Amino acid sequence: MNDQQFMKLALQIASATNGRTWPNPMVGAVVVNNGQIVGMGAHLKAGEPHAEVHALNMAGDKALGATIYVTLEPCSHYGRTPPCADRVIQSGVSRVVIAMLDPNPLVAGQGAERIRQAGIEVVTGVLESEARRMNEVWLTAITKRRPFVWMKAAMTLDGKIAARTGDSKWITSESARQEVHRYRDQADAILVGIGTVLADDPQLTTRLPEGGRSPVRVILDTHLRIPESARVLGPEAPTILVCGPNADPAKIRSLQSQTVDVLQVGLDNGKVNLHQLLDQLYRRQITLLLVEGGAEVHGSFLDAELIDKVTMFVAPKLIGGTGPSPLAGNGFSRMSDAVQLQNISVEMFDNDLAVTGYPDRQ
Ligand SMILES: Nc1c(/N=C/[C@@H](O)[C@H](O)[C@H](O)COP(=O)(O)O)[nH]c(=O)[nH]c1=O
Ligand SMILES: [Zn+2]
Repeated sequence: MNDQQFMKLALQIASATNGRTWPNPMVGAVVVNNGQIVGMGAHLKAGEPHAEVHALNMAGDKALGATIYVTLEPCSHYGRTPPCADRVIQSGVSRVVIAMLDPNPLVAGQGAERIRQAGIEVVTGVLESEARRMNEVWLTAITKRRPFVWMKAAMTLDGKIAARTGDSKWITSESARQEVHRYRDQADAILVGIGTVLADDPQLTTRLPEGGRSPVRVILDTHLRIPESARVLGPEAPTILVCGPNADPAKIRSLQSQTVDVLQVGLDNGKVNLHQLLDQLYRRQITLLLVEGGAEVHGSFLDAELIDKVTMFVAPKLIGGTGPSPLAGNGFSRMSDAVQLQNISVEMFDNDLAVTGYPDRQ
């Protein structure tokens, strides 16, 4: 196997921890001595040892003269664990292959430099774009200091998210809806507007055959119209109700509970200021925010240019009539101003399409 193949293995090990390392990145490491794998590891949970430490512990003295492949530059500062750059130097490896340097400007390249200074060969940029894509969430959070926003919607082939009566059960198939629960399992938080709560009374929990982890539920509800009976106020997951500064204090007190928090943020033209909201969610260590609707909420995230990734489910059925489309809000006046998506991928779940893309930001 060559450098790319060993790095591919390190990336695979890292991606198996998807959604479990937040607010830290996913990182994988493989130690190879004379073509033989002698150690491997991934960072499993924030606060626990980093991938390099697990892999080097497994290698033991077989690390002597070996090569270590790591998907992110070994850290050189004291976070919750000692610097991996020192651990790599002490291990006796003779070569370090890195996919991507640390994006944090304060430490970028310092780990690699410290290892080079110790007389160890360092190669960088092997499968760098794969490594960046794998940690797209963490990269956005680190560089933009806000959660990565993943918009998910589901519509009929004629572009509706509900019948003109508001009925929407169900647009997509069981297998497509199960895929959405896999997204929820990865997400730190899931956000919907009060319109969706009043229309569907959703649970917004993760319900996979193998269980899964339910994200924090964030409900945009400027005037706190949510009924006390709403299922999202249940104890199965934490819930944050986001309202404006003029919400009724008595209603705030009546809604607060062990699992329900009320967050007041500023308003923009009568609607929650999304930049302020994302800043507050980031302070709560939320790095992946799944926005599940409805149309007004999706439209306002588009208008605010805060969508980092889109997955649109399209069911091959026609509902007709004047039902709502997936995005409302102001939108753009000219088609040439439409947000162009890049890096498109298409998956099929039964007969449903899932189109994923990334807004192209110059
Ligand atoms: N109507 C549909 C969706 N609808 C999405 C939201 O409007 C629903 O309220 C939300 O998914 C319900 O969450 P739950 O109660 O936790 O199951 N989303 C989909 O992918 N396909 C659909 O056909
Ligand atoms: Zn480290």
